[in-house]
Amino acid sequence: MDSTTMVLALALGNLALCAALFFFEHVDGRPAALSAWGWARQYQAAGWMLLAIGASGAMPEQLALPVAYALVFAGVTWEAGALWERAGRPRWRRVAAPLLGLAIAAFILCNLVDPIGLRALAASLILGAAYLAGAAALARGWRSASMLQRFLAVAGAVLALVVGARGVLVLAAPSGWGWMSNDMLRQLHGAALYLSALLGAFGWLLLGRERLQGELARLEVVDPVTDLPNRRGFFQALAPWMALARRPGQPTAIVLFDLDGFKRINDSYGHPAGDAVLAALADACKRQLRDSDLLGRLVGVEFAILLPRTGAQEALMVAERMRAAVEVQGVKTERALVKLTASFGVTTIRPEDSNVTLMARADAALRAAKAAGRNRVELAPAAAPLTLHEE
Ligand SMILES: Nc1nc2c(ncn2[C@@H]2O[C@H](COP(=O)(O)OP(=O)(O)OP(=O)(O)O)[C@@H](O)[C@H]2O)c(=O)[nH]1
Repeated sequence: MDSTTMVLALALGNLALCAALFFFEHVDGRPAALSAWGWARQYQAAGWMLLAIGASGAMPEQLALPVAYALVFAGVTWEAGALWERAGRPRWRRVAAPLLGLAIAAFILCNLVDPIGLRALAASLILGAAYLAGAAALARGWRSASMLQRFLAVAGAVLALVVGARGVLVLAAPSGWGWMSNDMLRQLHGAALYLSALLGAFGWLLLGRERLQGELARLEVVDPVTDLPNRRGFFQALAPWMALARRPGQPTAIVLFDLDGFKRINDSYGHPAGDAVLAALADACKRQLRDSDLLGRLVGVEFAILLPRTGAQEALMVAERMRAAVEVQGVKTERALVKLTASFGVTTIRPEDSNVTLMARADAALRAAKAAGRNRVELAPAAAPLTLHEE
C-alpha cells in the first residue's frame, strides 16, 4: 500500500468510526470518557483527511502537513486521555494539554530542521508515546481487569512500540537494518497505525459493553439506592450459613428491621429526599457492623443483617446498638433535618430452618416490636410462629 492510500484509509476509517460514534449512546449527559473519545476520533479523522489532501497536491503540503499532524497528535492524546478518564483519572487534561503543546512545537521544529529523518522520528515517537500512554491506562488494575482489557493493553503497547520504532530506524539506519528494509518498516508502521485505530475503536465499544453487562449483573444483587445487597444478594450470601447451621458449632443470627413511619418522610419531603434518607441511614447502619457481618435491603424500608458466629444475646446487643444509632442519626434533606427510628426483630438460624421459616420468625419478632410501640428490639420466641411470608 503506498503512503497516500494508507493515509486515505486511515482518514476514511476514522470518519466512519466518527459517524458510528456520533449515534452511539448519543444522549444528554454522556459519560466524560466517551465524550473525550468522540473528540479524539474527530481530531484524528480531520488530521488524516488533511494529510491525504496535502499528499494529493490539492493544498500546499508545507501548509497542510503541520496542521494535519497537530490534529492527529491532539486526537491520539485525547484518545489516551479518554482511557485515563475511564480508569478514574478525570484530571488527565492537566498533564495532556501541556505535553501536547510541547509535542506539536517539537514536531514543527524537527520538520523545519530536517523534513525527512527528524520529522519521521518526531512523528513516530509522539504517536508511539500517546499509544503507550493509552495502553498504560488500560493496564491499570491489571489483576482485576478483564481478559479483553488485558489484551487491549498488551496489543496497544506492542503497536505503540512498532509505531515508535520506525522513526528511530529512519534516523539511525536510513537505508534499512539487516533484512528489515526501510520500505518494509514503513509498511509495518502503516499497518500498526491502522490496527491501533481499529483496536482503539472496537476495543472501546466492547469495553463499554463489558462494563454495562457488569453493571447489569451487579444490579441483580445490589440495591441501587443504598448500594447494599438486595433481597436476592442477601439470600445468596445467607445460603452457606443456613447449611452450616445444620452442623454443630457457633450459631448465626439474623436481625430484621424496618424504619418506623417512613411514609411520612416521602409525604412531607418527596420521594428523592426519601431515597437520600434511606442511603444515609444504610451507611450509618453499615458503620455499626463488623466486616464479616452483612447488611441487606430486603424490600421497601425493611433491612436484614446476617451476623455469622453470633448468638442471640450478642445479636440483641448489636440490634440495640443499631437502634440507638438510627435514633440519633439525623439526615439532612434540603428542607429539614430528618430523624427516624426503626424496629428490630432478632433470631438465630435453627438446624431445621428454611429461608421461609427463618424470615417468618424474624418478621414475627419485628411485628411484635412494632406492636409494642416501635423503636424497640424484640427477640423471637423459642417456638416458631407459623405465619409464613413467601420469599
Ligand atoms: N423514598 C423511598 N421510599 C420508599 C422506598 N421503598 C419503600 N418506600 C416507602 O416506604 C414506606 C414504607 O411504608 P410502611 O413500611 O408500610 O410503613 P411506614 O410508614 O414505614 O410505617 P411502619 O408501620 O412503622 O412500618 C412506603 O411509603 C413506601 O412507599 C424507596 O426505595 N424510596
